[in-house]
Order: sequence, then structure tokens, then C-alpha cells
Amino acid sequence: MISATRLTVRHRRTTAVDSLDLDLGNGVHALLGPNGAGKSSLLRVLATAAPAVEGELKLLERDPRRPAERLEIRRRLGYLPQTFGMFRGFTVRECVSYAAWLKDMPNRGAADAVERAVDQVGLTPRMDAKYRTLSGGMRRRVGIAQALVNTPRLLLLDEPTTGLDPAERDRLHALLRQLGATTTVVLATHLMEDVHACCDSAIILCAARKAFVGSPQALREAGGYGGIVAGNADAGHTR
Ligand SMILES: Nc1ncnc2c1ncn2[C@@H]1O[C@H](COP(=O)(O)OP(=O)(O)OP(=O)(O)O)[C@@H](O)[C@H]1O
Repeated sequence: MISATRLTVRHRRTTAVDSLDLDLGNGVHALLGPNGAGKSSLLRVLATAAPAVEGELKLLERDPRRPAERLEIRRRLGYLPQTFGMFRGFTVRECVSYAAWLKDMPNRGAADAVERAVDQVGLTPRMDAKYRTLSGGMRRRVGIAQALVNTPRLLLLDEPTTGLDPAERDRLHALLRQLGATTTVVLATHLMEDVHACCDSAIILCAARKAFVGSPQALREAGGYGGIVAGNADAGHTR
């Protein structure tokens, strides 16, 4: 569902993702790495929110550089950015309905889809509360509901568990395990708890390069996250 070859992402003179090869199918894939490693930059490109400067990318067997195919991808995509804003006067229902509208969902069925997505993140009791009255964790859950509303085939979540209380984290882990059966989920996180609770594989970026890809078990056998990052520390210093 994601096929990248020598994918390179730059911000002016900074190479945020350097010649990355990646093939991911259905399942939940953790995207790990130190601050500044390139996780959010990669997710933005996978979400078609920014272009890659070099390399090949196929998302859901489509080429995001072609406008018609990009539209097809976006209809099947859910993306929670690391930071996002919402109209503070919107209710939870309006926030998620707005996302459904942006994703070009047909009006028929959208209201049910909004209710389902809000229920998936446990916000049904706050359905008609204004966004500005919500706590930080609840706001993030609105963002997750926006990502889920179109039942995406490709779900990209940038640090979705940040600020979630333990019970809500458990709920999200269970939901992601369930979604992973039919969806390609990429989850950027700093928490090994997320990896062990719901991920089928882990990708570690260090200084813009892929330092590891494999199962959580293979990661343990390779020395764990700390071992991989320490082994790649020199690359970070030369960046
Ligand atoms: N808009 C931007 N303009 C210039 N440089 C940027 C921009 N966004 C990110 N960068 C740089 O690109 C590199 C990768 O940043 P990115 O945000 O992708 O890392 P990250 O792995 O998501 O980090 P974190 O764990 O802190 O969220 C860093 O060197 C960062 O300073």
C-alpha cells in the first residue's frame, strides 16, 4: 500500500528524509526515531501534503504526483498531523463533519460516518461540545476522528497518543489493532508502549535515513531502540 524508492524530502538545505526505500502493506507500523529524524516530514509526504524532491512513491497503487490519482488517494486517506488547529467555535460533530466534507464524502451516509468516528474515539458524550471547551487529549481525539471518518485504507497518525490518558491509549491501541487487518497504518511515536501494544512492525529513522525495519521481536533482538539509535549516532553528528 506504500511503496517508496529512494524517496528524498528536503526543507531548503535540510535533508529531512534521505533516499528512503520502504514497502508497507496492511498492518500497524510504528515510525520511530530521535527528535528531528524526519518522521513528520515523511508522514507529510505520505499524506500528499508535501511533495518529495526525489524518488518514486506509490500510495494505494497510485502515483501522488498525478492530480487525478492524488485525489483518489486523498479520498482513501486519513491523516493526523503532529499539530493541527480547528475552528474553536465548532462542535465536535461539526469538526468531524467538516473533515468528511473536505474528503469529498457523499452527503448520504456522512452523518452516520461522523457518529461512528466520534464513537471510535470515545467522544460521543461530548458530540455537541464546542472544540474550545475540550481538553488537550480530547482535541487530539477529535483529530483522530477526523482522520477516521472516511474509513481510510491508509491511515497516518503523527504522535496520536500524546496527551491521551491511559484508558484512551488502550482504546486507541485496540482500535488500531483492529484496523490494521484491513488498513495500512503508520504511527509516528516516541513511546515503545505504543509499539508493543499494537504494532506489527517498526521503522526507525536516524538522521533522515532508515536505520531499522522489522518486527518488534526483531527490534529486541537487534539491541532495541536505544541500541539502534546509539549505533547510528555518528550519522546524526555529521548531518
Ligand atoms: N518547515 C521546515 N523548515 C525547515 N526545516 C524543517 C522544517 N520542518 C522540519 N525541518 C527540519 O527537518 C528535519 C526533520 O524534522 P521532522 O519534524 O520531520 O522530524 P521528526 O522526526 O518528526 O521530529 P520530532 O520527533 O521532534 O517530531 C529536522 O532537521 C527539522 O529541523
